[in-house]
Amino acid sequence: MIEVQHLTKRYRDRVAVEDLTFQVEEGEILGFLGPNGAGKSTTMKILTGFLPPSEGTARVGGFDVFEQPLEVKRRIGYLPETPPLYPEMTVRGYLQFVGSLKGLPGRGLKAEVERVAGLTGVTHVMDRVIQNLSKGYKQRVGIAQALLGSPPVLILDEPTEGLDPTQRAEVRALIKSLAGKHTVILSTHILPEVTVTCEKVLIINQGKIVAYDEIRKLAHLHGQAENVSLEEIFIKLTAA
Ligand SMILES: Nc1ncnc2c1ncn2[C@@H]1O[C@H](COP(=O)(O)OP(=O)(O)OP(=O)(O)O)[C@@H](O)[C@H]1O
Repeated sequence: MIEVQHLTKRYRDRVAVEDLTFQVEEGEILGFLGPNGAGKSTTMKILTGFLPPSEGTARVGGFDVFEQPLEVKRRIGYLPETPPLYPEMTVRGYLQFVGSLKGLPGRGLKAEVERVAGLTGVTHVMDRVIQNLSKGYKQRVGIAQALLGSPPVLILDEPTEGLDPTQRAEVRALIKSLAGKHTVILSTHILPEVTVTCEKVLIINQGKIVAYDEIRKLAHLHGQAENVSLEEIFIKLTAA
């Protein structure tokens, strides 16, 4: 569903990501990890058509992200690092607005807004103005807009950032429930979250892939039998 080949992105003379090659199969949730500044957001911005690559290609559902950006955007729900919210709108107004931008038909739009609100637990704040919501609720609204229209691919940049432990567990369960129906790239710094949500991880460090495998195989490779500590593996691989 997502195919990345030899992807490189330079910002002037700074190489943000270098020669990334990976793929995400349909229905898979890929954990996308790396220390601050490793190049995760850059990669996600390229996959969602917000940034052009310097070299290499990326395809989503068979469409090139650079050459056929509209086809790609139609298939992707994206939660950027900072959710794209309009603070002066109500939650309902905002979700209806985003739904209409996504081209959801008027008849189904209301029901679709209610559906994603239910999934993300924002039904009871639908008439509140976004700027008055807590950080966690703003984050939920950000996730809700990504789910509108049930796109086959979801790209989530730190979706549980700012949530309290209960909300985090709820969002984690929600993401897990999307497996099979959606192909997901999940970037997060909360490693136990990845262990329970994803089968496979991609770890990048200084723009380069340092691990790309199933978690249990990585654990085996690093001499862990039970109680996988992704944290230990992450620290080891990103120490350089
Ligand atoms: N617009 C830009 N212009 C110049 N350099 C940039 C730009 N955006 C990102 N970078 C640099 O590219 C590198 C990768 O940044 P990126 O934001 O992709 O990392 P990240 O893995 O998402 O980090 P974090 O976990 O902190 O969000 C960093 O060195 C960053 O400073």
